[in-house]
Amino acid sequence: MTRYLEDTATERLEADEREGLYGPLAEAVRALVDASIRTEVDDHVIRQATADLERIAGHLRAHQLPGSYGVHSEAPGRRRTWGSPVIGVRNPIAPPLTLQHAPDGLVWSEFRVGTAYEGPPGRLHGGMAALILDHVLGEAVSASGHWGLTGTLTLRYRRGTPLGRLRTEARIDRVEGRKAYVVGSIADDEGITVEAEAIFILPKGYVHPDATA
Ligand SMILES: CCCCCCCCCCCCCC(=O)SCCNC(=O)CCNC(=O)[C@H](O)C(C)(C)COP(=O)(O)OP(=O)(O)OC[C@H]1O[C@@H](n2cnc3c(N)ncnc32)[C@H](O)[C@@H]1OP(=O)(O)O
Repeated sequence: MTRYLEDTATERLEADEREGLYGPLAEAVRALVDASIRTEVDDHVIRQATADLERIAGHLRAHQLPGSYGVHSEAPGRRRTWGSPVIGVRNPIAPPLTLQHAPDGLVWSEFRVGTAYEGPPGRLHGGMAALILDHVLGEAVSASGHWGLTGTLTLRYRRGTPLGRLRTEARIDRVEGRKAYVVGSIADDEGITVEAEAIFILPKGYVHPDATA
């Protein structure tokens, strides 16, 4: 399956340059989120930082997209999900995950989560685990040549997931008509902490987005 429309070498270079520009911006904002949660500096430093950040946001807003990022063409003919809250190069909310695709269809990623995603003390928020797994399971559907929206996502939290270095993986189980059944997990160094299964459904009347590629 063609996951992205074909790129020319020039388009790839342009996209890489854009990634090199926006990636560090998102990373700087990620560091800021962590600093904002954990700082214990004096009040006047906080007030000064607030004013500085409002000024910086004003600079960035001087020219911006009219709506959400969506699945956007960063370079001609190349689809990107840079606004994604899970993998988005331009989204500081994303950990971000870099997804790997094995030849057998397994989608996996090793990633880090910090204080921004804390639920129980020192542990990953359960909703964040659901967000990550929804995306990674969806990617496994996409990698198999199918497509669909999450119809049902079921999680089993086997034990607390520590903040820090984690691994997630997903693979398609089977496809029945418009329904794709997928399974996946999040694990720490000791093994699986969260198990997931999901049904992704191609909505009635929709065709696969790559059908015209
Ligand atoms: C552009 C893409 C770029 C690449 C992307 C990379 C990957 C990105 C990954 C991102 C990941 C992020 C992902 C996201 O964030 S996706 C966002 C979260 N999900 C949604 O918003 C979905 C909202 N729901 C709907 O749109 C519709 O209800 C759907 C499309 C789900 C079904 O509406 P439709 O009208 O089409 O259904 P139907 O009535 O004809 O029924 C058809 C069959 O399905 C069965 N059924 C129905 N509902 C459910 C259900 N909820 N669970 C289980 N089964 C269900 C039903 O019994 C029947 O079965 P059968 O009788 O045939 O056996």
